[in-house]
Amino acid sequence: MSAPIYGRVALIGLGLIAASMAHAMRARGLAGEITGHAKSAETRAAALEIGLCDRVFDTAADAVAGADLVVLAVPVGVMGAIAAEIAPHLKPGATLTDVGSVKQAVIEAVAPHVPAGVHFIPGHPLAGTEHSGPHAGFATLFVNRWWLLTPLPDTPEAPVAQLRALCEAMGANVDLMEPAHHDLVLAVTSHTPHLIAYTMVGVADHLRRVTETEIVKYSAAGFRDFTRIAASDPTMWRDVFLTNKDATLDILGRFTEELFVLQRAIRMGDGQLLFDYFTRTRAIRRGIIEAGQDTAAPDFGRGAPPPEVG
Ligand SMILES: NC(=O)c1ccc[n+]([C@@H]2O[C@H](COP(=O)([O-])OP(=O)(O)OC[C@H]3O[C@@H](n4cnc5c(N)ncnc54)[C@H](O)[C@@H]3O)[C@@H](O)[C@H]2O)c1
Ligand SMILES: O=C(O)C(=O)C[C@]1(C(=O)O)C=C[C@@H](O)C=C1
Repeated sequence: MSAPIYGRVALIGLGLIAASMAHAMRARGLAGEITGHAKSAETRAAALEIGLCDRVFDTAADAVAGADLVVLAVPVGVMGAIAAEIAPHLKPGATLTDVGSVKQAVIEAVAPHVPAGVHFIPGHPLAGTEHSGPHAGFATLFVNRWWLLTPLPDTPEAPVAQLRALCEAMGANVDLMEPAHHDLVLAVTSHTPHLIAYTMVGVADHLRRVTETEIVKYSAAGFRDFTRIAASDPTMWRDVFLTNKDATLDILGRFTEELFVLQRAIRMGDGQLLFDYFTRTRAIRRGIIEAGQDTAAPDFGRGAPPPEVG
């Protein structure tokens, strides 16, 4: 057990990410007390039953009162409204962070409501699964995964160091990044890949009407991986695409151009182009593994039990 890094932590939204934080903080004694709020009474009851929170509240305003750290763990599209609601109730000197998958839009929506004396430090753990809700969380979700913080220019160093310490104590590796750069990088590494998976499963769904059950019966590993990603939460991903619009459209444009290159090579029988292309992409994958960056923990989302926290 470590010494608590924050006295009271308030989790707003009690789904996959907040539940995983609660498990990780409890397993390592990182918070003196955890309070919480989610919009549905069922989720609030589940959070108490599983032991995510010591106390849950019907309103976000009540949940944040007296908290040293407030974590917004709700879909990106509702962060601004919640920030407006909790702002008058935040304790002076408290840190407010979020775990949203997009950073610029969250900063635009939240920062105007943050009172002077409260430190707003946006963040994003690069860890997740296709599951959602309070039962989906597990304590090791963040182990060996990146947690990006995108502090605003005038944020003092001490609260950033304290938040970094919490993320690291939950097992994550922390980096600081400019919000715009974050959104572009994530458009390449997470957002556009999700859109492609959603699209591929949509294509198969159309075909299924022709081939009946064959697509399910003979679905190969590649397609199954797409279906896992395409099972991700619709609200979360709707908000990601609506709020990281420019970067996603930019990467999607580049993707389409590449796709046309490959499409033409197939049509023209240009095997050399295909071979060279796939050789390059294989080298990228191998480079990632050699650099020790393949921390995808792929089985967590497929029913395998997550490992115990030490
Ligand atoms: N799932 C992932 O893989 C992943 C990874 C990293 C970051 N994120 C980000 O973390 C955030 C939460 O995602 P999650 O996967 O935990 O989602 P989730 O669907 O599991 O949980 C969301 C929670 O927010 C609550 N909520 C929704 N609207 C609300 C409102 N208006 N007021 C109060 N509570 C509300 C829901 O009841 C639920 O408890 C999102 O911003 C998402 O972009 C998700
Ligand atoms: O593994 C998964 O299911 C995920 O999609 C997790 C993932 C990702 O793209 O890596 C999804 C969204 C996040 O904001 C961070 C992590």
